[in-house]
Amino acid sequence: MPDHIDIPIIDIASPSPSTAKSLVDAASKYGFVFIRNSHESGNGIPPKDLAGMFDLSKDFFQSPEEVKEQCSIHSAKSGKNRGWLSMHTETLDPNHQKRGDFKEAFNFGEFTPSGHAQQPLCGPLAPAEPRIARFYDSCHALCNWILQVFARGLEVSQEAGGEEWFSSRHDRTKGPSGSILRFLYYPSIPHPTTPPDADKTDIRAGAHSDYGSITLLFQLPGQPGLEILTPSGTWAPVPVNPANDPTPPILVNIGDLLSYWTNGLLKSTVHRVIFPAGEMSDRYSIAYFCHPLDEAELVAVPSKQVGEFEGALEEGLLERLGGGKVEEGKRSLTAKEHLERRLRATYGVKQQGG
Ligand SMILES: O=C(O)CCC(=O)C(=O)O
Ligand SMILES: [Fe+2]
Repeated sequence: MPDHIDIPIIDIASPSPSTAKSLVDAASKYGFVFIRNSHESGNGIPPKDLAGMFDLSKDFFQSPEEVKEQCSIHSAKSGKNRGWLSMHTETLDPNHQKRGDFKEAFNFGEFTPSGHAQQPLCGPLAPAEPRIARFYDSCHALCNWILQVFARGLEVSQEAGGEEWFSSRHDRTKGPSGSILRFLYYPSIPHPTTPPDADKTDIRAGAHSDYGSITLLFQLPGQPGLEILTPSGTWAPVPVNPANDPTPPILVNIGDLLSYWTNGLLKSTVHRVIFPAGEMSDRYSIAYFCHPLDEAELVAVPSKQVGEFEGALEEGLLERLGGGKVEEGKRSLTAKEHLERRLRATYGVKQQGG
């Protein structure tokens, strides 16, 4: 029997101090939280834009392999961690998987300020470049808004930067970052290319935690499959639209970097994507992995709650989160160094999504 977990749904359109606190509480308890998509308030994603991205993603993944190959992640032109990943290319849980994840993905790195991709866009992606760039911008803006509410909830002092503490370190006008927009496609079992016993032998995305600060995940109704690891060590399904809202909420999860940055107070929870029993649908999802500026120094967030969080003393926690102890007299890790360490420590490979 799968476990059950109620991930809170929070409206942060105009957050009171208690809303900001409940965001921090959800992130400390589950590492996952739903945010209402308050696009009318300017802090959300217009449903029409999102639907357009899902249509584009379907068009792209249904394109012939020769077309997708033109912007492969393996091509030198794509650059590190960018481009199309064919079926089984990524293995998110190499210790427990016989072969790579049962999915395809496309990673978009940062766009230039004038809205150009810094990697080849092939097939239907090429003419959609301005739309993708706009969507990327709105995801990053939402990420910064969520991070402002986190800073409020953590009561970062005004002298230290107050609610701008995180967002000023994610300000894309100040430099590059490892942020990635990702389209994901998981074929269903009855799909012509899916072996009939794939649900027994394969996993759509192996167990992992994300690497950055926060991840925004967009899912489609009728296409479940995401599960999170509960504190008791069981797997709990994550619903797609828990309150049947006309516009589904956006799932937000904490990555290793933000967990490290808050001394483990905010949890980076392990999750995976399975073939849900009896479910015959393909799954498309879109993730935005938000990272701070490459040069942002990961000094502990100036918050009383972070400073007093005792869980930080847990053996090996900070190492697992990719940081390790910062030695006295040495400067802190930068976001770029954290990402590189995290990639090396866990997978020993150079490419992944989160
Ligand atoms: O598709 C999903 O629901 C999750 C994808 C994911 O966890 C990832 O790519 O890091
Ligand atoms: Fe993930």
